[in-house]
Amino acid sequence: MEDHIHYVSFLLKSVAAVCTIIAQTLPQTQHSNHTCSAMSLACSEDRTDNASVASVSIIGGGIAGLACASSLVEFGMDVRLFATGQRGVGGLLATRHFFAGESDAAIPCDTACQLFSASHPRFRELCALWEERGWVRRWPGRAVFLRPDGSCRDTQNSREVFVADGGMEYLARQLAVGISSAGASVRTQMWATAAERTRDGRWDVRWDHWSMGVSDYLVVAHSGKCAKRITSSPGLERCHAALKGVQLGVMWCVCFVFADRLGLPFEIGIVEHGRVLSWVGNQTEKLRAGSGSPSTSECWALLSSNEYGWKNKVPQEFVPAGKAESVAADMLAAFASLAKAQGCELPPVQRQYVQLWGAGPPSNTLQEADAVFDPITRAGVCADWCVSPCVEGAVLSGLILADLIWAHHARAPGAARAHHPPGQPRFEPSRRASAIAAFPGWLDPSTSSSSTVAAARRPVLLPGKATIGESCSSAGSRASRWRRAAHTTAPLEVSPAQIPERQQRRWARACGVRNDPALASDKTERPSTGPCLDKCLQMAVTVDELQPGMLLLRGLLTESAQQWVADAALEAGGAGKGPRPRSTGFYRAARGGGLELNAAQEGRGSFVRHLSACDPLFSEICLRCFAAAAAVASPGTLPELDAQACAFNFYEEGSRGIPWHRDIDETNEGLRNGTGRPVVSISLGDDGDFQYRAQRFDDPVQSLRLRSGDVLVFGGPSRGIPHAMTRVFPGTRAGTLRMVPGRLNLTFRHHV
Ligand SMILES: O=C(O)CCC(=O)C(=O)O
Ligand SMILES: [Fe+2]
Repeated sequence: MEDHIHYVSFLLKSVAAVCTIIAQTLPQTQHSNHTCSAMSLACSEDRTDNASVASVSIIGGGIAGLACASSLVEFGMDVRLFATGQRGVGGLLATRHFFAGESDAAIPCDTACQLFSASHPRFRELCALWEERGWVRRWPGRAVFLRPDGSCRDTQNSREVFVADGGMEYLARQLAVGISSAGASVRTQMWATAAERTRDGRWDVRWDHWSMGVSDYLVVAHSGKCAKRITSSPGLERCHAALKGVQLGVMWCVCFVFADRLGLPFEIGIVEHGRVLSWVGNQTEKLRAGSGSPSTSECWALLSSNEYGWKNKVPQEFVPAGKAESVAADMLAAFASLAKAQGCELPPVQRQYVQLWGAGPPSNTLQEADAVFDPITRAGVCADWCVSPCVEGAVLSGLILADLIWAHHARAPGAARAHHPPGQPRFEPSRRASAIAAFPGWLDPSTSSSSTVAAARRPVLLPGKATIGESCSSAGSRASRWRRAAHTTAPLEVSPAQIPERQQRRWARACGVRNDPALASDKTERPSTGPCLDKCLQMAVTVDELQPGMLLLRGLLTESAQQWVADAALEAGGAGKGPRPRSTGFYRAARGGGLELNAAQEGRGSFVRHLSACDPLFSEICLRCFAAAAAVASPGTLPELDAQACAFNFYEEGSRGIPWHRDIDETNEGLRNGTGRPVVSISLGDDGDFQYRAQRFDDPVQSLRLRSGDVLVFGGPSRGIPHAMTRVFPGTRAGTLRMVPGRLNLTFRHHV
């Protein structure tokens, strides 16, 4: 047995081996005390008494990672999931929203996975649960194979087929919410760059120079280039070898909103032997059931064939000018001829959107295992390509890896023995023509029903499975234990006090405050005018890198600094101490006499002032805030600061905020090429809801509650984020801040 322990393992696809592990895992509690917590992805016994809580880091927030995380949470493990995608969780469960035509309702469109089927009992049980919760619904639509000669033939689908209401991404988001509300930490837009083994054999997940936390187990639920890089560290050889063998497809998706209904007699068309297209899907029909809104336009998603994807491969981060247009034209032409064969002329296009999936659906499948797990180094991989290129395959792989980790952690006697000598991982081309498939057995007409997920695989079923919906006596207490554990780890900490002076001066020069004596002697206290500069910022804060170039530093300003900034800003804007406002800054003369806020209809006053006309402490505080953000920003994402002016906004109680806009001004060029100089925004007083979109006005809305002392920095690729202040919450500031009712915001930027 000792010999075997030295072997890195693949779990053989053998029911016997797997069941041995699981059966031996829980000898004492097997038939008693069933539990089933909120997620219920895998109901389990209450096993936490058997073993201490172990931690698992999961890199990848696609459906495989989410399934694995959910199951591990069920097992009582302390889970941290790092989603690497630009747009948060979901991976190929991706949905975009568009505005087109007259309608002001957003049109959802699935840009990769269109729907999924369920055949394996374990997955079907899960789908039933998701359905009960309203996360997915059965899809009654018609899917056909489209032949090159223009004929079409119905798919023989005897399986359950699902879509997520509002788009596939919804399912992923609901899973993520469920996982985090069960106490796990789910962090989005975390670009893990490496995983290193610590001296005590644990896993330190790194994002360049930061540690994002150390854990007992590591799961790579992510494919593509970065996954290969992450697994090139010692201890991950097995994972790396498997990842090297997988062939990921390249897929373009083009979404078209047509001005009128097409009247095609199907909702999903699977294009047989398509040179350009592989799938076409009517999003309006597919996603609208339940909403009932009559609409004349129709949105279709067209997915390219893998062959076309490879021929037209370009870097996903940088699609050359004109490429998206030429791909859209090719795909539209291919669709037009398919439609024509059905007797349909395409109506005019109102809107189009192009997306490239550089690490798209896999075209081969690992033969030896449903998941990769190395019990020696406690690391594993789960992915659709381990089982079957579809949602079901991804979920099963995630669940199986969770089973293996749990079995290992619980020291199942058979766990170490169940592994086999290493060899080169074997892959075979997926028998299903396209991974987006989600319809195992549908795509390749020659595939017999015996090659469905259910028949081909022997996934692990936990013994003594509880009935879904059964109450869980101890889930509450376990959840709070994990929550505490998750909160004690603050992976992105920055200590502003330690930022080198040299760097601070460089920024100071960029802002033109070089000659300010206060900065030259920045250790000196300024008792008459302001706080000690060294005490302006908290010693250490947690930073959220919301997306590249956009960082939120919660509560960065100390109370004394908040008080000074609030007093000085209100004073500068004419709302300072005194019997009544002065007609500068926030106020203007009202028509009927007296003064009013200068954006009175919004309950807001605003003005911009050059920094040379402001108290120098403003620039110094701004510089330090920026320095704190720059110290932790991903390399190359945050250009240097060159703020020369400050925009002051004062929102009175009941203010309607500030409408959607971009801070365009001087940086048009930077906005276009993603190198815009950063904006530093400081919030004071009452809480406010800051809404933003990742890049464009049709990206989904994200929301942040900004509180007094918070600092938001956005530059580089995030310089052009559309944003708005949608609501101010009266009376929510900390009692220690003495300020007129309302909210203040200071936005430092180049100049306006
Ligand atoms: O008040 C805020 O947080 C945002 C202000 C803003 O967007 C602006 O002044 O451009
Ligand atoms: Fe703004």
